[in-house]
Amino acid sequence: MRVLRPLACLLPNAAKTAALVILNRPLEGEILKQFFNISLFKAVTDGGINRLFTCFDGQQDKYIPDLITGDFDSATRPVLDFYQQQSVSIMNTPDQDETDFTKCLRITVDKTKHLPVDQYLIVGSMGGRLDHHYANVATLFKAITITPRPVYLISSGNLACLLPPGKTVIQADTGLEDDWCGLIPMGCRCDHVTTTGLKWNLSDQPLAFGELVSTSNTYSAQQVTVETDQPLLWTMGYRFSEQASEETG
Ligand SMILES: Cc1ncc(C[n+]2csc(CCOP(=O)(O)OP(=O)(O)O)c2C)c(N)n1
Ligand SMILES: O=c1ccn([C@@H]2O[C@H](COP(=O)(O)O)[C@@H](O)[C@H]2O)c(=O)[nH]1
Repeated sequence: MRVLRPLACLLPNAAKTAALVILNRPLEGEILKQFFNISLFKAVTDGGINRLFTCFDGQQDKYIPDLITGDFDSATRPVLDFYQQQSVSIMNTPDQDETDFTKCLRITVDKTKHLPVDQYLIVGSMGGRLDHHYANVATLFKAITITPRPVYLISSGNLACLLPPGKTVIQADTGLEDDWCGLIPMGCRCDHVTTTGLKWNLSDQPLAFGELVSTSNTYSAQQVTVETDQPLLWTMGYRFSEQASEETG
């Protein structure tokens, strides 16, 4: 049985046991500061480095990642030069059969294999291009074969992670949970799903597109359990005070 407390990473006293991957979407400054503080390793994919540079305008030297990867069709030369001067590793990943995110996640997992990392936080992962949104969710399916640690897509008030087959306990007790949550049968149908702790629970029921998809669900307890026969996407909303300072564009 797996136990997750997905929003613990947003608490002020969060342990420094995460690894961070920054993608090419507008970034939220306060959350990013929090994630820099609690991450033992920070990676950026391609145009994500332009976003990081802009997000911390005037104080870029305080937020230096460990690694920048990508096929480099988005990062600008002056921005790359700035981070190169700060001794950041820059790794070219030219393969055009996987996204920059998937390639970066593989490298990040490898670089953190001897570190006490217990979760991967992916920011800049939602909204924007729809093909990328689905590609990012598809990367979660690869991620369960790359690492046993949870990989959280977390952006703009949304968190998503893939629950592997079996039973998962989700602790929703941080006080940062928004009212809504959902179980989305992406990739394939789930024939047997059983939950507790939700307003609309399932009892050995199927979830599938064209049949039932559990959206606009909410909590009936601070602990949710989900048992599934196939990988199942968990989504939940969070409230974090800095949303007002969200960068636009
Ligand atoms: C069947 C198939 N469809 C599409 C592609 C193209 N493709 C898939 S991943 C990828 C790399 C995407 O790079 P990334 O930097 O993540 O995205 P970008 O913003 O450059 O589109 C490409 C070109 C492919 N290789 N195979
Ligand atoms: O709309 C978007 C754009 C990008 N991403 C993610 O960022 C990386 C890097 O993107 P580049 O455009 O190559 O800089 C990409 O692999 C996507 O995972 C996104 O999620 N949404």
